[in-house]
Amino acid sequence: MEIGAVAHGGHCVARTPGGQVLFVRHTLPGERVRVRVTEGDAASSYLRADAVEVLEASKDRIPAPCPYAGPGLCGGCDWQHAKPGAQRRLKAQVLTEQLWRLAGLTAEDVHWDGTVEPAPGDKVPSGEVPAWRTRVHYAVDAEGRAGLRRHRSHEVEPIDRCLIASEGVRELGVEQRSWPQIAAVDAIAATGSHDRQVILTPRPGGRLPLVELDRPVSVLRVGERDQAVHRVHGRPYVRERADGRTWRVGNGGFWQGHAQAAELLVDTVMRGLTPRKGEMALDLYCGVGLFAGALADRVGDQGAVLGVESDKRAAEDARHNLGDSARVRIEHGKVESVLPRTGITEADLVVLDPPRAGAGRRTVRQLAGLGARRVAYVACDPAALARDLGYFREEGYVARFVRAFDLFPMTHHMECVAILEPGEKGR
Ligand SMILES: C[S@@+](CC[C@H](N)C(=O)[O-])C[C@H]1O[C@@H](n2cnc3c(N)ncnc32)[C@H](O)[C@@H]1O
Repeated sequence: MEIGAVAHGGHCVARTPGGQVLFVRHTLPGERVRVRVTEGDAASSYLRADAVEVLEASKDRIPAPCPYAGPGLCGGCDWQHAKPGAQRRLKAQVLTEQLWRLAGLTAEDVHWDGTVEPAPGDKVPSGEVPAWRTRVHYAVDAEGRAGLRRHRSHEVEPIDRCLIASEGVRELGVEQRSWPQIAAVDAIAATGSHDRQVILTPRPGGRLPLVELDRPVSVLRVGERDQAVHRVHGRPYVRERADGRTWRVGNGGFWQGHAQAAELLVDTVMRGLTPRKGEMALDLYCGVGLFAGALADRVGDQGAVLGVESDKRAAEDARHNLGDSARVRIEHGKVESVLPRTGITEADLVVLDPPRAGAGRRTVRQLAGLGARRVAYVACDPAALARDLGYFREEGYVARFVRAFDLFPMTHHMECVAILEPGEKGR
């Protein structure tokens, strides 16, 4: 197959002589490869395939640094075969396609310079892989070996070292231990503190093994019936450091996976919003309160911040992290139902950082109705971002700038920040 452009999701597009579209994994634009179809047949609207032999390689191709990368092996890092600079160029192409072609936006609606920026600490010598990931979800095979799931499979590929795992995660030594009766181990190493945690999910009916780790590590366990997380020993949370504060993150609740992400995103969002003393700001999908805290520090005593978070435990952590006062309030619930309930009709600034699915048309309409002078949209999915920027455009908001960051090196994922302002009324 002749391999064409990269698509959303990280696979490259090719066409059969009959015109059927194939999404081919582990390839690069311009290559000629032999493929094996993994999903679909002649009647399908598209096929999925793995590259099994590279006949003509792209100049951006490198031998995968990780021995577990490749068809049938670990499904985690799908871009190990591309040079780091090429990974960022491909991510930029995906975002470009989503913004311009699929969402139909123009350079007047969205100002983006077309580059995906690396995190400052990820500039490692050529041939090395940045150890960025502070949270790793290991699956455990029937023999008690920790590994990662194969691509689109429940099978486990046992590994002895994950190259992208941070130093702190490696110190936990999950890959070197045996985990009988355990189905999964989540390893967490907080940034800027010494907190380490493992969350154990036992197999149905399995007993929790005696866990002896050679440093103070909090151990939690997922309940078999209720799926709730119970403490086994140590603290039921880790403490992360970012933006001059310590953040309590309980029970494996959401925190950015890249060691530098929280700091980088807060800085980008605050520079984009330029909060002023006395302003009223919203932090929607606020997790444990990262952006709400940064906003509260900047709008000062005369200002007010409202955070909204649907996960009960994360909302409690946000209250703990920020203190519950008239000035900084955290509401537990879904953005779409909390906003009408609070009766808020105006805000100066809005931050939204939704999960992959994005915010959607209804929520975008609600937010645009608040008349904020600036909105910061933090997104981990370029397609959902582009779609929602299109909805904002309909409501009269244009993206003053979009920045994209490579906060998931060796994979096709990226993180974006868009700063929006009211423009002339929507088309
Ligand atoms: C990408 S995380 C962002 C968290 C936080 N801004 C941060 O940077 O740490 C998205 C958060 O939205 C929450 N969430 C998901 N759907 C929601 C909804 N409909 N309303 C409010 N929060 C929601 C999740 O529990 C999660 O904490």
